[in-house]
Amino acid sequence: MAPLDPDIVSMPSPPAVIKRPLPMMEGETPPGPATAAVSTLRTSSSSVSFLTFDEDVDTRQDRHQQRRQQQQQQQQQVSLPLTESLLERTNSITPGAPSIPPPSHHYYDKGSVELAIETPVMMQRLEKRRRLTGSGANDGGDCLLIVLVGLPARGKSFIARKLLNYFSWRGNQCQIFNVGKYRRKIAQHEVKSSEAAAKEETVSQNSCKADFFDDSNQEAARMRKAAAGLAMKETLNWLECGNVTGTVSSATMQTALSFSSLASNNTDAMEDMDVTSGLESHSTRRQYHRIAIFDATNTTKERRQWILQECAKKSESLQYSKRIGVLFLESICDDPELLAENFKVKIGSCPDFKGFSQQEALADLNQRIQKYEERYEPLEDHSHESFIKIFNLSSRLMVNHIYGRLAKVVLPAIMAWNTGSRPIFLCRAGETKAMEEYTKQHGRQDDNNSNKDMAKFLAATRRKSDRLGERGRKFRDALYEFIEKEGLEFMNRRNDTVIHPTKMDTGTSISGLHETRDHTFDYTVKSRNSDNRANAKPLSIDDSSSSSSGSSNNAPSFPCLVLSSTMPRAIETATWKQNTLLVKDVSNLNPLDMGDFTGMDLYTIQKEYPEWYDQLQREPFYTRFPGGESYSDLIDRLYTIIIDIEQQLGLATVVSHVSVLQVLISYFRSTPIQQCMDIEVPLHTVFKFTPLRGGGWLESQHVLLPNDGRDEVDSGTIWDNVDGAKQPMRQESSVFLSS
Ligand SMILES: Nc1ncnc2c1ncn2[C@@H]1O[C@H](COP(=O)(O)OP(=O)(O)O)[C@@H](O)[C@H]1O
Ligand SMILES: O=P(O)(O)OC[C@H]1O[C@@](CO)(OP(=O)(O)O)[C@@H](O)[C@@H]1O
Repeated sequence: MAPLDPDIVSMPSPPAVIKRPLPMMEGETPPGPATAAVSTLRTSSSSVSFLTFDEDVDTRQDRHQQRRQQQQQQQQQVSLPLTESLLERTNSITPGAPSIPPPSHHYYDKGSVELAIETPVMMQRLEKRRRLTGSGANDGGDCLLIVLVGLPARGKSFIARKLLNYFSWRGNQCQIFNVGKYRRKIAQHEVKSSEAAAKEETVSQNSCKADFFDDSNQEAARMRKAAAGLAMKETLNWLECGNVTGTVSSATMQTALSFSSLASNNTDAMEDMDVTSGLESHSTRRQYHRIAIFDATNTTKERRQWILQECAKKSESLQYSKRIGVLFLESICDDPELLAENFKVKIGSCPDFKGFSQQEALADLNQRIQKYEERYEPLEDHSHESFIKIFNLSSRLMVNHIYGRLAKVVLPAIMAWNTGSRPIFLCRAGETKAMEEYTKQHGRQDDNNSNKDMAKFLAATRRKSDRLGERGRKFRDALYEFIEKEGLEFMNRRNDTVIHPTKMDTGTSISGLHETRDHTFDYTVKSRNSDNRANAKPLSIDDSSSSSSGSSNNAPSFPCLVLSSTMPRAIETATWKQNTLLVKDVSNLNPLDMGDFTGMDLYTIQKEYPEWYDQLQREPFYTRFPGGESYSDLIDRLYTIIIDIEQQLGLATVVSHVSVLQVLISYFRSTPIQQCMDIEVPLHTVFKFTPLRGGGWLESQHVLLPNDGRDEVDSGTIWDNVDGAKQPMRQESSVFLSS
């Protein structure tokens, strides 16, 4: 047995005597020859005050006493202004002052091995951090308000929609409140109630034109403020009790319009707000984080201050002093080419420009933006607020006071999203040999007994290692051909559109896209076959190693990240002899873990554990297999996969299993995650998701291997052939629009 590293089992004991030099303050003259170690010791301000010449090393007890004295001195100094405090410390370096502990020999390996201590300074800073955003431990019921900031056409609504989908998929309650919608509603209300309707240009039409956004237009300013007030009121109501008004009543509108300013006391005038259609919670056992997204320009300090005040007021009135955390999310874009494209998208999709010619719409939008620019005050970099600034499509990010779930969950997603057009493919592992044999032998009858036999067989084999059968291998080959065809089409589209390849450094790619001699992109890595797969590095377009190597076998070059589960059948499905793609095997993609029930079929579970089975029937999404997982647990291990897929600038392929794919498909379809068990995931079929400009995904399904008239054996879902269990929905059409 190797000897134990003494540093691991015990605290290092100091040598008997250490001769140490005194570290110097700036501008001091060295006292003697022994000054070599000065610079390293000087990095700690606390050590400076206690160093003495050639001091003897004290016992550990003494060291603790010195530490306490040191803490006391620090405590006294905390409240002093910075320069004063530093001066004090400098003056305290006197011979005979308490000594600091000896330096550790292992400082640069292990750092200090003293226990971390709580100083007042540290506590103050940590408290501020705790108050800003929950760190996960105590933020169970708290609400979050995400306030978008930015000039028009900076992608705010795009980001809002991505956030909505992401949070909803994670099981949060999330809702967007777009102030523009309230403005249009308020303007329509004015049309009905004023004589303006008779005029050639109605208030409604006027409210969409650039002049309406001019601060000197007082009537318009009043209406814009009313719209913001109304939207904020609804936002806070929703955060409090999950209720939104589907429609805004005439009386409410009138009250909102009677505002003359956004001053917080005016919101009291809106107490008559009708709150109808409630959003139902899907679980009685789960506490949701409620997240509201306030989508407006919010470009002035005054507006943002007002939002903070409104939230503080609401937080105070909430039961159990529930807190509304506020995160500002500013999108800054000053890239003229990018903006020109954004403007086109904006005028094509925003109802404000309906009926305008393209030229008129562009001119009007530009004018509107100018009006906003005149009063735009970007978020202050040195503020105490939580904010994330996104510059030019995430090419740069600035993050301020972002902790806890914001750092863990929100920030990675924001960094991953991009507006690229790359398709994503999801499919199950091919059919295994055992399954094939079973189907051959038993055929498939629709009686209950054979269903039970099948379920037993499936449960018993699900986790066993099994090679692909003949059909499984056919699917594997067809899958490669499919990806290759798609990859080449993708590259052709890219090469046709890209004029300045070197300028394509947007998105989340660090290395950007690489220019080659013939102005095409070459991401090819050397061909690897199944033999060296274990050593294969994951290939993603973000991987700079992928840029330099050329194709060794003239195989087509296109970027594609392939992720497969670590189940042998999945690995085999994503192992191609002509492979130019590197595949990453990740256990996050493994099937739902049935824990203690692994190897049991649901019939047996129902008989032996009826209570658990009833619970599963009642709450299929949240019921956890003992010692294993529930569907909702899958999200925790799949969100990193989503982020990995989202951040790709090239293609991505996922080979996995029914339960996991149901959860992933639910994300791309934007369907309620709690119903993901209803999604049918047939064998030998590729689900293709292509990004839409607004942030959604277009779905198409591609059956690569027809079923030869056989009924499908579904080897991955827990619902297989069980009486009374939910039956998967059958999709009639092969193309879905899931924006
Ligand atoms: N981070 C971003 N920076 C700049 N433009 C973006 C960003 N994200 C998305 N876009 C693009 O901005 C365009 C306008 O988006 P939209 O959400 O309507 O803007 P806004 O809500 O700010 O007026 C869309 O084409 C979208 O693709
Ligand atoms: O209240 P402010 O911050 O001005 O923002 C709301 C405004 O945002 C605007 C700015 O152009 O765009 P959008 O509706 O696209 O989000 C207007 O529709 C809307 O009135």
